[in-house]
Amino acid sequence: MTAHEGGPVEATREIIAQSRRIIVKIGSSSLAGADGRLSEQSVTRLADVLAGVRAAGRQVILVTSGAIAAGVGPMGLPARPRDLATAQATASVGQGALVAAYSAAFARHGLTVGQVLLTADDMMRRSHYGNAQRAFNRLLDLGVLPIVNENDAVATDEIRFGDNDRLAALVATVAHADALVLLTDVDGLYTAAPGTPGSERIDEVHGPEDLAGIDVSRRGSALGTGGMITKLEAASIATTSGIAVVLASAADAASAVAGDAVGTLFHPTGKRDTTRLQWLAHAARTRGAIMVDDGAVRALQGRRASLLAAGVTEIRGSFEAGEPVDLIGPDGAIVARGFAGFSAAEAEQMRGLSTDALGETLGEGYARELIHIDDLVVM
Ligand SMILES: Nc1ncnc2c1ncn2[C@@H]1O[C@H](COP(=O)(O)OP(=O)(O)O)[C@@H](O)[C@H]1O
Ligand SMILES: N[C@@H](CCC(=O)OP(=O)(O)O)C(=O)O
Repeated sequence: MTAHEGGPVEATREIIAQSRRIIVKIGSSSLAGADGRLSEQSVTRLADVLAGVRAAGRQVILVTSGAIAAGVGPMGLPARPRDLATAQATASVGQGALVAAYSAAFARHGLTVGQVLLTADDMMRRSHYGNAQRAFNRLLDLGVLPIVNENDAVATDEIRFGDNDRLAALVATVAHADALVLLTDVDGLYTAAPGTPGSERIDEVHGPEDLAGIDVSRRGSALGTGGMITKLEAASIATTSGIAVVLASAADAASAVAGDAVGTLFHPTGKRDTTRLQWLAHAARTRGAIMVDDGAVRALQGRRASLLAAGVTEIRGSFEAGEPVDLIGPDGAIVARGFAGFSAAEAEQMRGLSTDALGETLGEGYARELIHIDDLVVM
């Protein structure tokens, strides 16, 4: 059976095989040798695979870890540092070496690379998010292969990704990629950490229901940071944004990007929202919360309606009109996110009132929804 004739697995593999714009993320565990230092051979091997993807006319963005690993040798350190300040310094030294290694490896294929260092803030602020999007589009239009890492030298403990899995998923949504390939040191997702008796590899994941009972609690490898937890978070961000994901071993990189049956395949579950709503759902740091009653929860989830002041029970935090807020139901769960139509102070005056009452007591300018349906994403 060819991929074209097959069922859903083949269809999603085909999306990956045919993807015009693909994000490939490789983790520290696949780039560092047993001594914790960067393996030039791993860099060269990946560059060879990605050059093949480019030669097929497809666009590639590489999200690569390894800055800290690449800094260990030049810094004369015995192993990967764990404290933030030394890790920052080591990443600062290593990032240059890492990109130099990739530049040389891709140059052998006549390809030019461009370094893009991002912070969590760049993904959370809308203006920065737009800047990143423009940068990727221009680099790709010019035939450059962007190489992305977190800007470790300036990332602080409070606000940083730490791992590159979620960063890669956000890059995939920002760049409107069709597929995300997460390369690591295991050949897929297992029901429990590989090596655990009875643990089995999972071929495909259709949605959160397929992940029930899966144990991802074991920390990642000694060299990696997030383990499987952040990879599942990344897969969720991407698939709910309509992007197919493959989690595979770095050794299987060529098969993974070709859509062959390796690793664990995560089927897209959501639709491709506008950039603005993708940012709202996955990246935005909210400025406050609007507590809503059961009726409002049902309206938001069922009818996908606008949020009316009548269903609002409490306003938390301080936000201006247009800023992102969480909408929280009576059980404390986040139901949706939205761009507030009014400031927190105005919303406080409006809460609980019907649209008619809003017009009568506060004036005609207030006789409308608190958050318009076009400014909402249900979570
Ligand atoms: N259920 C699971 N299935 C697969 N791997 C798991 C699971 N639970 C924990 N892991 C661990 O996650 C590790 C990969 O994560 P990590 O070390 O952060 O890699 P990377 O550097 O590629 O991001 C694997 O080496 C494995 O030990
Ligand atoms: N930004 C860091 C990567 C941190 C890290 O190890 O991430 P990961 O390999 O995704 O677990 C670096 O370049 O060293």
